[in-house]
Amino acid sequence: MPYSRSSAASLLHLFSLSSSSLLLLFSILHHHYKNYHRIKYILATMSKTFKLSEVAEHKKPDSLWIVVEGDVYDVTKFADEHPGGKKILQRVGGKDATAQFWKYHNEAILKKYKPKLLIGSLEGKAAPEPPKEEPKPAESKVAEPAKVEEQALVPMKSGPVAPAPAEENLKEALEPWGDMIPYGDPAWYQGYHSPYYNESHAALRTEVRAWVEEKIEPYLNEWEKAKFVPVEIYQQMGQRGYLAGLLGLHYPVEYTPYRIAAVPPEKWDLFHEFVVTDEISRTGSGGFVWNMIGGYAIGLPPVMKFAKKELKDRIVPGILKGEKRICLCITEPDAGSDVANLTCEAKKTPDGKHYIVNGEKKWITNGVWSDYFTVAVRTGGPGMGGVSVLLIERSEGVTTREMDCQGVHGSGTTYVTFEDVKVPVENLIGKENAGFKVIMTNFNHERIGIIIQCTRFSRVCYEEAMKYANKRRTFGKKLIEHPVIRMKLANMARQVEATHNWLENIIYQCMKMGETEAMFKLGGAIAGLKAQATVTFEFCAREAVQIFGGIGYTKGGQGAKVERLYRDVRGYAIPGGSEEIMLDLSIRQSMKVHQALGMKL
Ligand code: HEM
Repeated sequence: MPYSRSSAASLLHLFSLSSSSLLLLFSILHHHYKNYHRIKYILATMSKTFKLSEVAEHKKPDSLWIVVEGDVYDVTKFADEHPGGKKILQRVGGKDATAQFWKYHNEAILKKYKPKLLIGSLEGKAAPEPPKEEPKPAESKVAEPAKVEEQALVPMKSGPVAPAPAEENLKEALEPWGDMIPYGDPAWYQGYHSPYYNESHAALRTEVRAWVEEKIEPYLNEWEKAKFVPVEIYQQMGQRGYLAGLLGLHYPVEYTPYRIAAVPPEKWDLFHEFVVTDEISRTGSGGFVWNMIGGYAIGLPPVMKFAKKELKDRIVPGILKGEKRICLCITEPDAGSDVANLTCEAKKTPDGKHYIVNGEKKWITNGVWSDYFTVAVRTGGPGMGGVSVLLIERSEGVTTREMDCQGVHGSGTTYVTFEDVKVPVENLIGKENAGFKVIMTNFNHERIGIIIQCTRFSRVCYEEAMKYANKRRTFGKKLIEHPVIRMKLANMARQVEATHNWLENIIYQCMKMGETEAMFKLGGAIAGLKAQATVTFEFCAREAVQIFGGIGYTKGGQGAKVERLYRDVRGYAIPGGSEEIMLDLSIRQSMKVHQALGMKL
């Protein structure tokens, strides 16, 4: 274990602590003995305080300390690797550099480097909270997947997913929470009344945000560059119970021992699902979000709803744990939104026991590391009546190749080929030649996921731009003091809020209607909302980059999120139904629905 001068100093300082503090400290140390930086951090924050005059003695390159927000950092070694240069650090050596720090960095930098560089705090600074323990995944004893009943996954209307909003929630707004930047979070975070949310949603929001801010945000720029996300993060999605909650169904206790710490399964509803997707999207990375749920949240629901019990019992527990991965394969090199014309074929063997699958699928999110592929295939004649859905397991004849895309880096966009792949007939999802219904049922859930992500991404662009506009000065004024900048922010905020409010309405309708009713009645509105969300996203990404200027054009640093999101825009406006198809469908489908409702033109 590395042992530095500063940790030795911290240890010596222990002798001035009371015995109860020591006991507490040692119990923490015992618990975390493997985590050197965490221990160093705890020692520093609990034990060491300095006078500003002491800090002032460390202003030379061989011993360089600075103060940020009342905390003291030893940057002696770090100065050589500081991306902004060592001289700039030396100029503020021995001083309070809080103002300079915030000028060039954001919160994530401090979070990332704090455990490595912090050596204590200034005298008089309120004792900082020790880093939060990660909430432990709540494991229950009820994991008996084999006992599951075929009917266990009920449509939303009759299942426990649609509790009516509790009376008391309508009376009192929830406590304001978050950074309180106007429109920087959904209105219900900021003290607005809402009929949709209660304390369980608030607790979930707090839980997910703490995880994202500690374990994900500080590392995103590195992951983005390497186009990867560590597999442990995906596994945590399983262990923390989030994967199981993202299926548009009731929480499937029968298939997973994991529970979400903040919300008991029987209380789970679609607004909880909204909160999880929304909070992980606050990372401002389509690549990250799709790495987590881009294959899973669209590949698994058809299996849950339409596959045979034996197949589900065999594959679902591993997927919900985050150990196995699944993706959805619909799009082909020649058939995108035009699903009815897909050509990947599945021919039954003469003994009727297998299908032999041949064909190609393109732009398949997560395909490159998937174990299972939910695949639309042609089993019958032309058109939508000849389409079936098969669960294909990675086996001989399945090849995956990662594609190089403009954005959503790290999401594993894949070209998949199936060459004489033998698939047991038991892996048919739904009925033969009735796959179109399976695919269509899935679309609403998929699109709502995209809309949630886009809306938060738009909000992130706005929030980042708002923060930057309040610190960057040009022509003797802060950016926010220039009317042209306020105009940009106002135009972003109004579109984000309009989209978010429509989205909440649609999610509420999904909760109240059964799946079939929702598919028929809401398909048009969801298509229109998807277009609304992606157009808003494109607008906000553009305006945010303009506000950031050069910093939004270069990767990393303060503009990292908006620069990245700008490249992710097309990854949202094209797949899951392009803007053009969505807008057209929104009117055609609504006309059909309203004809049935007795529309008088
Ligand atoms: C705890 C102390 C500090 C740490 C851990 C730190 C870390 C970093 C990191 C990681 C970057 C890369 C850009 C990014 O990803 O945001 C950076 C850039 C930079 N830092 Fe620091 N820094 C510290 C203190 C300071 C201070 C006190 C100043 C100014 C006096 C400063 C000035 C800069 C500048 C000018 C850049 C380049 C910004 C750009 O590319 O636009 N840093 N710093």
